[in-house]
Amino acid sequence: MRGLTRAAKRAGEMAFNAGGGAVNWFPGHMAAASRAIRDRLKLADLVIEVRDARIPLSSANEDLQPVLSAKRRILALNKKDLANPNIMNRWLNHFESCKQDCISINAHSSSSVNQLLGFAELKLKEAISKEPTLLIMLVGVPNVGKSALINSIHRIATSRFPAKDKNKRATVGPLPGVTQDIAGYKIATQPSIYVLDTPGVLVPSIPDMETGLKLALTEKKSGVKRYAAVIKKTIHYGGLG
Ligand SMILES: Nc1nc2c(ncn2[C@@H]2O[C@H](COP(=O)(O)OP(=O)(O)OP(=O)(O)O)[C@@H](O)[C@H]2O)c(=O)[nH]1
Repeated sequence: MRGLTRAAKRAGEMAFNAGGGAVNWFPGHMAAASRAIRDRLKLADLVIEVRDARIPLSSANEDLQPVLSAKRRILALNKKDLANPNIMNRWLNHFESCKQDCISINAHSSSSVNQLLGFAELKLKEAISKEPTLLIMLVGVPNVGKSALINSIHRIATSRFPAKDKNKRATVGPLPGVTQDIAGYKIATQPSIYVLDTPGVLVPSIPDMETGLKLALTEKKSGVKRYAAVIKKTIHYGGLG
């Protein structure tokens, strides 16, 4: 069994723990994607980590938390319209008590997204006064509403600024004069603030059956299918303990 687990790991396939417990589900392309996100995160002055307001812990990526929490970060608890308001307020209080900036949003509502952008601008402007250009990056595990949010941000940016401002060539990187093409949506001036147009898709952490089920149950259609393999392996190999 150990040989099989090793082989699966080598092949970058789904691996399992013969004695039950945590399932390692990390195909090779996800590891590459994770590296690419880490590189892009270095460019961001602020990260908006989108999570599902109904499952704010299960919809996090545990591996990247050290990197994310070291950055200027706002947790956006999305789909607040689907969450129990009492429980969600307890989560907001919890994150506030951990000194983590947090806001509940509905990615389909422009007033809600405007509120999030206002909060992000405030956080950036009070922290960084001299940079001419600041970048915001969205990240989150699948299905938390990153695309819905970026579409709303696109609409808001287009209503605030002309389309020609969309593509920004910003100075980034550790060395002065190192420039890179950054495509983003402009949301503010003086300093110019852009939201990178491609959100980072994080790999969900599924340390146990309960987390897998929560992720599957909060996904509209394909959730059970997407997480079924992991759940099946967990049951088959004794993950329920
Ligand atoms: N009710 C409600 N539904 C939302 C909200 N935000 C997103 N959704 C829905 O949630 C589903 C997933 O949203 P996406 O924007 O595709 O999520 P994503 O994070 O981009 O997902 P991936 O592309 O898999 O990474 C879609 O059906 C959206 O319409 C929200 O605030 N409220």
